[in-house]
Amino acid sequence: MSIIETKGVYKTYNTTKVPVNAVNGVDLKIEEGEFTAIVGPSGSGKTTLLNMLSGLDLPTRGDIFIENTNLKGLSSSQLIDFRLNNIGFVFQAYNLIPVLTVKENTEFIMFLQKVPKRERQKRVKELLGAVGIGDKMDYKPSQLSGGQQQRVAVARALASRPKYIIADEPTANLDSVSTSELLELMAQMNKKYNTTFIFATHDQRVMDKARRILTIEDGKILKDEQFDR
Ligand SMILES: Nc1ncnc2c1ncn2[C@@H]1O[C@H](COP(=O)(O)OP(=O)(O)OP(=O)(O)O)[C@@H](O)[C@H]1O
Repeated sequence: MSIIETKGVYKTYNTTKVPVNAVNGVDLKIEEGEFTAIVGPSGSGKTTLLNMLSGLDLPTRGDIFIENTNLKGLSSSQLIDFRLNNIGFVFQAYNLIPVLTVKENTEFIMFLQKVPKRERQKRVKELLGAVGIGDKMDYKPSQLSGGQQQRVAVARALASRPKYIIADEPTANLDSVSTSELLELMAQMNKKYNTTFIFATHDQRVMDKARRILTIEDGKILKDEQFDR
């Protein structure tokens, strides 16, 4: 069974002037373990599609299934719980909590998931070690570089054991060394934990690592390419 399946998904924003058809009939299947980039020009609908795949926004028309769950069938509080337990997020702006340490940031989602303390500590240690931040667990985010903060964000996302991780332009604020390190890390984590990653990106280096590239234009998928790497 696919991890994500969209059926005839449309999203129209009803602005005060003309309605904007941001996503225009997307039928898509994402399988477990994919490392997939969604690419396309600015305004083509990448973020809108990702927001729907992650249940942050609902389609105007059509259905999104995460395994057996139709997101449309969930109440808003069920949707919050569903996201918490199934989906990891990595944002362009890292979004770590400034007053918490690296360790506490990594623990945070697991805390909301009510993962027992001992298990939280075990995962924090393992993942911060795996992303190369094991010696900076007590630092605050502001004491880390952008690339290091984004690695913490990846550890935080993985710690919650999500079915998939949604990353919207995760390398947009990183220099080229940090970008390649982060990509290498995400590719390793994808292989090690078989966690599915879905990126929206303009970054050629992300595309070069992706094993599937979906090209979107005017809210439609124009190309769906697979790569052996
Ligand atoms: N909340 C909103 N209200 C109205 N229109 C919106 C809203 N969000 C997005 N749009 C419009 O929907 C279209 C798709 O936007 P979206 O942000 O999904 O594109 P994108 O491919 O992610 O762009 P970028 O690469 O610049 O981030 C654009 O025309 C945008 O102006």
